[in-house]
Amino acid sequence: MEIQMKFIDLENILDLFNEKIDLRDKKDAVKLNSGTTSIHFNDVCFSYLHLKPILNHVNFTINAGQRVALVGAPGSGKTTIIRLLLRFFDPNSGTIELNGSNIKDVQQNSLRDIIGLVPQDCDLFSGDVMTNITYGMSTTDDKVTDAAKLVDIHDRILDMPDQYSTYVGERGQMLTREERQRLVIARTITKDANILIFDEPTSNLDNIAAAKILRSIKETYSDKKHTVLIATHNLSMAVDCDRILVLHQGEIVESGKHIDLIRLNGVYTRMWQQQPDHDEENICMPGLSGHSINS
Ligand SMILES: Nc1ncnc2c1ncn2[C@@H]1O[C@H](COP(=O)(O)OP(=O)(O)OP(=O)(O)O)[C@@H](O)[C@H]1O
Repeated sequence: MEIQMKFIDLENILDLFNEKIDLRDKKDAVKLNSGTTSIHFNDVCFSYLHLKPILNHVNFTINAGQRVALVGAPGSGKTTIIRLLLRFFDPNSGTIELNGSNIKDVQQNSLRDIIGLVPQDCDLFSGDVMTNITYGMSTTDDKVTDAAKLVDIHDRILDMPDQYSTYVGERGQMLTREERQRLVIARTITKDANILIFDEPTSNLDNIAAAKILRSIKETYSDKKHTVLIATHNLSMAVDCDRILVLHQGEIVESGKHIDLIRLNGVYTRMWQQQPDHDEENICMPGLSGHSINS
């Protein structure tokens, strides 16, 4: 059954991220084409309100279809990189390109159409479960239930008083943080965007639930058609990504696969050693070749 398209204006969506947009499209802004998409940060510097620098000459390329982790301590600038990518703010200098197009030259609606985001604070809006997953998208019941099953919330929804029509309360307050997070991940999976961004995707889940959801995300996006960026300080999510970017005080200081970064014995290794329950076997993975920041 086709679900009716519902209009939810952009301001509301941005309110959910506690952000306000004041950037306007250029008159001749072009529509960004959908399709597998590469991401390129070219010498990006940024500070909020021109106060202390937050990002310093950030350079990286994520090839179309790659699954990349952006790791760093709290406050290192991971969420800021995501905000710039969604063009909530413009860099002070440098450029951000998707498939070679500077995002300042593209229509912001088309930019946000090709990006699916799971933000850190998974607030819902006042409405029912179904509307919170479909979020204005034209989709099918099957796609919604498939996504709900992937994130292990389908059975819980069926136990709710009105199942998928259950009212979730103001900002989803009638559900637990964990349930809200699962619904937002289900929404992102349903959107099936070209670029998937997860900002601390499992912060409200216990370790077992987090590992299960992560496995589902990895299986869903192993097709190389989606470009996936996972921002996290939980390195267990980064271990088997195609590449890991290590952000330290606003700079990308290391880049490569887990085993290469462990061999570097630098910032990443120190982060790994500080992880409470990391899996030692991952350190002993067979040799993998080195990767430069732009590989
Ligand atoms: N809207 C804002 N205005 C001013 N400073 C901000 C704003 N948002 C973030 N910052 C500052 O920018 C720096 C980077 O924050 P950011 O949220 O990007 O880091 P992060 O690596 O995502 O951290 P966390 O994992 O805690 O979310 C921090 O010093 C933070 O205090």
